[in-house]
Amino acid sequence: MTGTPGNKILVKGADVLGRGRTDLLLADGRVVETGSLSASGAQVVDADGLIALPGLVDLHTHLRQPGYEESETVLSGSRAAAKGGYTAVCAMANSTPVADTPAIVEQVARLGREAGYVDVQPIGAVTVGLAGERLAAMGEMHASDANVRVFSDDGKCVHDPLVMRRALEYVKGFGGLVAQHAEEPRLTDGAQMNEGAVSAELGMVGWPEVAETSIIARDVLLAEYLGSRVHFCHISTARSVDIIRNAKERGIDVTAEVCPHHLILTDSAVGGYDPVFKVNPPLRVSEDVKALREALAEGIIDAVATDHAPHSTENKDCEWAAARPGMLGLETALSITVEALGGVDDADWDVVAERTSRTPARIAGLAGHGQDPAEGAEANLTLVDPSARWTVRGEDLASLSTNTPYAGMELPVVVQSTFLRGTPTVLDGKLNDDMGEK
Ligand SMILES: NC(=O)N[C@@H](CC(=O)O)C(=O)O
Ligand SMILES: [Zn+2]
Ligand SMILES: [Zn+2]
Repeated sequence: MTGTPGNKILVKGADVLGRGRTDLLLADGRVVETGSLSASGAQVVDADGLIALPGLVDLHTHLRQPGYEESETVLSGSRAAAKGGYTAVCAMANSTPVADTPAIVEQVARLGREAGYVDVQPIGAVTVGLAGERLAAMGEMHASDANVRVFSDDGKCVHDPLVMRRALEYVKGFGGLVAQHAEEPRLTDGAQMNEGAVSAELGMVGWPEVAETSIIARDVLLAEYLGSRVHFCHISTARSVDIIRNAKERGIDVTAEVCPHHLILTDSAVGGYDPVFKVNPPLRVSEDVKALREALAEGIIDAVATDHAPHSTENKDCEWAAARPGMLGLETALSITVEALGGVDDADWDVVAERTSRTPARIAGLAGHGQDPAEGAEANLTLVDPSARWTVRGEDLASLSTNTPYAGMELPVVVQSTFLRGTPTVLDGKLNDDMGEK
């Protein structure tokens, strides 16, 4: 495969963010020239009809290593990310052992470099073992080679307000960020799905929206009181949007992400009892979907994050109550985002780039990512075909797991090629098998 350092690539005739066609010369990890260029020794990649976007950045990926390598590994998850158009992912801390020490975050970062498909930025745990009691060694993880800047107990909520206060105060000292999984555990005991008409009909224990909003409201107030910043993972309700809108109007330093599945699916999908639709927070109702879409378009929601949550067949192909929550997301996120923002005809590529790349890169502090393909920028970009459509099949995905909720769905936008610092990780829809540290 091509694209080894030193190789030059000429991307021919890409439409950069829908603003117009240009050639892009990639060399030494950067976009070195744009305009109407001749090949002169460079490998030519035909981008006729393709949109060039800054490489996608995921704030919320479960790579499952260490501990759950039958579901995903840093390598398999990195390959799935590249196929989805990503050049960087933030790896959540709920591995086994938990990423709550420098040794684990450095291991994840190293596995990411060895895989070589995307930049893997580890997220550190807020509390030891995600137990919610004692603060983890956040300062040490920050000072380590993994340079952790985002901390999260994701999978669990930092529910004790004093622990949350201490965490927000502590990371402020070095510009860190706490990403909260907003779920008041006392309100979700035994919960299986969204609390509402469908859960009543199915006789399932519900996860009321107030379990999410009560924590968001509390943490907004804590952030305001402490002058800290806070980020909310996977917000899922219209009321959450209201609170975040209000917080932003008041100048409080909050950011929020939404997952693709909450932009397109509702709790009516649960009726068939297929655990592929089981996720935390749960699929909500159409009014929530509508509010989340509008808030994403408007920018009240800052970013799309996948919450890519691979699970083995053993943990997913079972009865609803026994199944683990979570669904795949990396390879379908861009398509669903475009669909949620109005489909390819109406989607504004600038908004797509802002929510899937520039803003998440800024939130995670990933310099080099989230830059539009322009002269001087690091060559982290993806080429997508806006007029092609594809049908999702679990077994076609690069992920080790197959728990996609979109199986059989036809989606818009096909990722053609992805470049990480000028090297194609995906070319013409095929993964480059020659990546990684040798
Ligand atoms: N979203 C999920 O349903 N599951 C996530 C944990 C989480 O994001 O809360 C997982 O790790 O599987
Ligand atoms: Zn979560
Ligand atoms: Zn998660």
